[in-house]
Amino acid sequence: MQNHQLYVNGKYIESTGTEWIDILNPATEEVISRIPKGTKEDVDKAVEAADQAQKAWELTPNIERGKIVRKLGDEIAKRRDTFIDLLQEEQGKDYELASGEVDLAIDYFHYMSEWARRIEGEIVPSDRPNENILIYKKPIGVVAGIIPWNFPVFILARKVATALVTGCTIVIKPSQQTPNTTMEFTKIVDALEEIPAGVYNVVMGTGSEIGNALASHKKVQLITMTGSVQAGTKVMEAAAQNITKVNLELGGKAPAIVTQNADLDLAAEAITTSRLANGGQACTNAERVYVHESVAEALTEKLIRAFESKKLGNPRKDKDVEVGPLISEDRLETVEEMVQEAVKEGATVATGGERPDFGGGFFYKPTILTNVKHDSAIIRDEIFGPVLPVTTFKTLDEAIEKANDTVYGLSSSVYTNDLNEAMRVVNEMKFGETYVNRENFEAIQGYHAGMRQSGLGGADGKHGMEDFLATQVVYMQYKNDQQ
Ligand SMILES: NC(=O)C1=CN([C@@H]2O[C@H](COP(=O)(O)OP(=O)(O)OC[C@H]3O[C@@H](n4cnc5c(N)ncnc54)[C@H](O)[C@@H]3O)[C@@H](O)[C@H]2O)C=CC1
Ligand SMILES: O=C(O)[C@@H](O)[C@@H]1OC[C@H](O)[C@H]1O
Repeated sequence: MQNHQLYVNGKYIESTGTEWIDILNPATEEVISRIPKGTKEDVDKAVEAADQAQKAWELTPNIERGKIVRKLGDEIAKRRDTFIDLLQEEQGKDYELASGEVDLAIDYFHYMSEWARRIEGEIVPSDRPNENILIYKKPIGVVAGIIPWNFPVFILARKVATALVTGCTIVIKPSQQTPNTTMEFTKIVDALEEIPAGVYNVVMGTGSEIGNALASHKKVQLITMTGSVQAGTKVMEAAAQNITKVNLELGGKAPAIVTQNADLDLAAEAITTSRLANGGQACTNAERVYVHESVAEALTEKLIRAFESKKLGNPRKDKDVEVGPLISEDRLETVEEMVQEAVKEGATVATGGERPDFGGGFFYKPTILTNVKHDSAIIRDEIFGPVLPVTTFKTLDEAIEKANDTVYGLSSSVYTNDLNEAMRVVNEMKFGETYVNRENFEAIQGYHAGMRQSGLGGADGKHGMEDFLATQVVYMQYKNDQQ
């Protein structure tokens, strides 16, 4: 079993801490590795290394940075099966989604490498004679990348590829629940001579200690963090000490509106896929269904059949498994308590609503709740598990109003074959993403961003680099001896 080390300034080093954190396989509860419970001193060393490497890295020609970013994708591709297996073991993802996540990470490095020559400035005409106004886009500097456990490979790629291609050095903190894939990636970086020491660093430990030390470090110029609203709030508080820029992708409570003009088979399949993806643990997954009362029974029956058809189990032992475990006992207990609270508030368990008798692992049966009231906790709070509350509406106005009635604003979906209904929903929803007649997961050439408490800034596409860049405007006055 591996006891991981930190990776600072191009070397593996021991933490100055003396405590360790066990990493569990959520499907078996076995300890599969350990990470150091890192310290502030560890963070200081890593940020210092990144800061020392920053100047040379940002002066490296963009095309050279782009080639390195592309090669990182190539190297992951060579180790694809290893990454898939490590990801399934530490996070419990089903094979189809795990292989998809690794492939998307490879694609992300390749895609972001192509932006190297497209980080452009502008020349603006001055009102003064003999003056040019030059708008520069420059690397913001040292980046702290804080990774969640639910898509540890892809979200690592999202932050590392963007930082490196824009000319920023980076200090990564993986989730204290899924570090193994990050450390496999670190082996690739360590073997690539083209990456100077200090450009990429890894510290490990708890969010409240290591994450906070990164977010409050005066030499960190951008904190890019994906995780809960609660943790994002703490990151903002810490960043405020130095007015450090934050890039936050936080929780969600995605509504799925199904009108009386929807293709109910399509809606049932897409919503099932959306809710149960990654065992329900994705912030863009459908978290609540609003269905027109006239088709509620028909849709619910289809959803129940679809949920009950899904194979629940240990995905690393059986490639046919479609729904794996929750990440931890804490998350399992939270989901269980949310269902029990919903039932107390009058909801009916239409299917699921309990742990399977697997004798171990953090499993919960795919669950559908009906007779749910809009103002109940299960509709208000993020579940982040394989549980789908279904409630009804009479008019489209009511559905849109209820869908928007949330502190979140990440993703949303609508199912209808009526163009007028689709355009009304698209134009009136207050969410960073709206999926029409399809399930979630965004495109890397789009722009993944949350409104309201779902985040600040965003990722992906040409806009995804903006948070990693700073703007400098130069007023270039010159003499013209011809005048
Ligand atoms: N929006 C998204 O993409 C995701 C949202 N979540 C949300 O987070 C909840 C719990 O999942 P976790 O991974 O435990 O999320 P979390 O938000 O607790 O942790 C995410 C990352 O932030 C770090 N972190 C935690 N507290 C921090 C702090 N005070 N300062 C700096 N960094 C800190 C963690 O160590 C981890 O690396 C889920 O229920 C879900 O609501 C989780 C994963 C992804
Ligand atoms: O972390 C999340 O839940 C989201 O970022 C989700 O994960 C993979 C895709 O980036 C998002 O849909």
